[in-house]
Amino acid sequence: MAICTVYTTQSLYSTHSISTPTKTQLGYSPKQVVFYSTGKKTSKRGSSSNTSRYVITCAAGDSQTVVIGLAADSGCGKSTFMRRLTSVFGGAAEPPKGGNPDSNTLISDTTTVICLDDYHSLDRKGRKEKGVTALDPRANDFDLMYEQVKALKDGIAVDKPIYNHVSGLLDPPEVIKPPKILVIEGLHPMYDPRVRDLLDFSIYLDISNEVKFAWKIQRDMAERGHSLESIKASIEARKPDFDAYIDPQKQYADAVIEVLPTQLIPDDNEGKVLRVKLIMKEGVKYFNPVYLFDEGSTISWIPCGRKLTCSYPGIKFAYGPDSYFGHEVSVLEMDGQFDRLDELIYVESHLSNISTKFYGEVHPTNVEAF
Ligand SMILES: Nc1ncnc2c1ncn2[C@@H]1O[C@H](COP(=O)(O)OP(=O)(O)OP(=O)(O)O)[C@@H](O)[C@H]1O
Ligand SMILES: O=C(CO)[C@H](O)[C@H](O)COP(=O)(O)O
Repeated sequence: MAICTVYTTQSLYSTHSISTPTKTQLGYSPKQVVFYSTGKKTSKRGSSSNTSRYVITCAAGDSQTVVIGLAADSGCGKSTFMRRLTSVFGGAAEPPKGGNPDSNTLISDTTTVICLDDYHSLDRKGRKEKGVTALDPRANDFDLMYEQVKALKDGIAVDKPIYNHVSGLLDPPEVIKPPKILVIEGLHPMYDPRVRDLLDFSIYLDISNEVKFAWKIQRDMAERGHSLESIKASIEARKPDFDAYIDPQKQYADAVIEVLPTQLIPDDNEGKVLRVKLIMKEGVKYFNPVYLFDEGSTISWIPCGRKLTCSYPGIKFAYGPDSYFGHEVSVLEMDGQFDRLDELIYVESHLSNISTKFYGEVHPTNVEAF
């Protein structure tokens, strides 16, 4: 059964399942049959219009594009994590060639990464005039986000808007073709239930306030010339909306990566040594949580000793079952730092379900991005 969707030149109107196409078929990929048709139509909003041009597209029964959602606040490591994630899928994800130099999109031969900032409905000036932050749902177009992610999942290209972080303006759209893997990253991938239901897998980067602050200082002072006071003020100004609209999404995530200060260095204030907890929901289709030694056991392990000579403060692992927002989860925790690749390879040999393509793939830079 083909799933057909009626699109106006502007937006999605309704989706009909029809058994066989009734119009002349245009030459398109086998998974997608596109029909052009004109004629009287009644929009779902009740108004009718004359001979307006609309497109009926029918994608083969099962959607071909896998959609992954990655949620986090600004400055919480999405870009860093994305570079690692897209490299796992193969190829280097780069901005679209010949397009808008300020595009937020990344494309590799298997993966397209869409930044959800592109669905801001207000530009920087508009938000200031309305007195809302970018985290506020009133500053974002979730109807368009849903329509376009659904179209891409159904194998249909879209004209996606661009939010320009250099100018703070909404730039003209760029064409996005349906990829094998679509990653939608940003503030709100799991906020709208319609978009949430399109996700085949969802990740939330839960960065503690101490670490978020240390990272923002490291980047926004060193790389963007912001003052310490302005960084503090921007984090404080966003906190009510972060607590209201961004943080609650973590309850829906299939995997949550908590990044916390280390417990191995008393009163650490540098934020360079981290404690990372990977919280993995049980029972998610096609997702087998990673485990240490024995699946479902409860373990605390310090690998440093005779086999591994770790430098201070060393490293500590913990693994075991837990509950997270009422869901049964497995939690793998890693606190401390590696100095040498062979230390990590020794640890990797005791992890299972890590789906590595070769021995030693989980190496230090990936641990940081972990
Ligand atoms: N796993 C990590 N370990 C150490 N530092 C990290 C890690 N991930 C990110 N950082 C640092 O945090 C800062 C923000 O990272 P990044 O730019 O990836 O965040 P972002 O969420 O993409 O930011 P924005 O939303 O503002 O674009 C950078 O200085 C980066 O080096
Ligand atoms: O929270 C954010 C997501 O990255 C940004 O602050 C938001 O997109 C607004 O961007 P800018 O500050 O460049 O106007």
